[in-house]
Amino acid sequence: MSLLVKICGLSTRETLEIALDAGADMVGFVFFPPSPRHVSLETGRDLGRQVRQRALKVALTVDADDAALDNIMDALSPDIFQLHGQESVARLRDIKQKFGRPVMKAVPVATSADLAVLPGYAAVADRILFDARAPKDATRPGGLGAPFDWHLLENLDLRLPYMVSGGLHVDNVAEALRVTGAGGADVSSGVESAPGVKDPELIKAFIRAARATQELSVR
Ligand SMILES: O=C(O)c1ccccc1N[C@@H]1O[C@H](COP(=O)(O)O)[C@@H](O)[C@H]1O
Repeated sequence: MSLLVKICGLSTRETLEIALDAGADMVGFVFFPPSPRHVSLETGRDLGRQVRQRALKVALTVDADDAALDNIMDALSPDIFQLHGQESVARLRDIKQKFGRPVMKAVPVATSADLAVLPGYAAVADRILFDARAPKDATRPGGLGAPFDWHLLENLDLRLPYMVSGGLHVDNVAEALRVTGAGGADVSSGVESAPGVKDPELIKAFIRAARATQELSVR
C-alpha cells in the first residue's frame, strides 16, 4: 500500500492549495478552539469545497459532542474524523454509527504502557494515529511539535493501518517511518514558520522527503 502523507492544521486557501499541489493524500482541518490552527465552520466549508476530492478531508476534533460533529458534517463533510481527545471505544463506535464516517483514533504515546489501549481501539477504529503524549499542563493534546520514542512501536503487531505523528519535520520523517513501520506520516508544527502559520516551502519539502522513503523501499 502506498504511503499516506497528511498535512494538518491548514487554515488558508493558499497553503491548502500548496499541500494539494504537492500531493498530500490527506488534508487536516482543526476544529478545536484552543488551537492556533482552529478553523470556524465557515472557513471549514470554504476550504472543504476547495479540496474537490484531490485529497481526503480530515476533521480533527477533541472530545467533540454530537452537535459539534453534526455541524462539522454539514460544513466540511469530512472523509475521516480524527479523534484526538479521550474518546472511549464506545464513543468511537457511536460516532461511526451516527455519522457514517471512518475514524482515525489518536493514541498518545510516552511509554510502552500507552500501547495497552490498542486492542480495544483496533476493534473499532479504521486507523490509528500515534502521537506524542502531551504534558499534563498543555493547552491542547497535540500539535505541539514534540516527538515520542519511535522505538516503542518497533515490534508492533497491529492489524490496522497506522500513521505516525508528533514533532515530525523534513529531516526526521524518513527515520520515523523506518523505525515505526507506519504507513503514513502526519505533520503540523513541522511545516510552520510560527504556530498556526503554514510555510509553503516546508510543506513541499516535507511531502518530498516522505515520498522519497517510498521510492527507497521499492528498490
Ligand atoms: O494541531 C493542533 O493544534 C492540534 C490540536 C489538538 C489536537 C491535535 C492537534 N494536532 C495534531 O497533533 C499531531 C502532531 O502535531 P505536530 O506535527 O507535532 O504539530 C498531528 O496529528 C496534528 O494533526
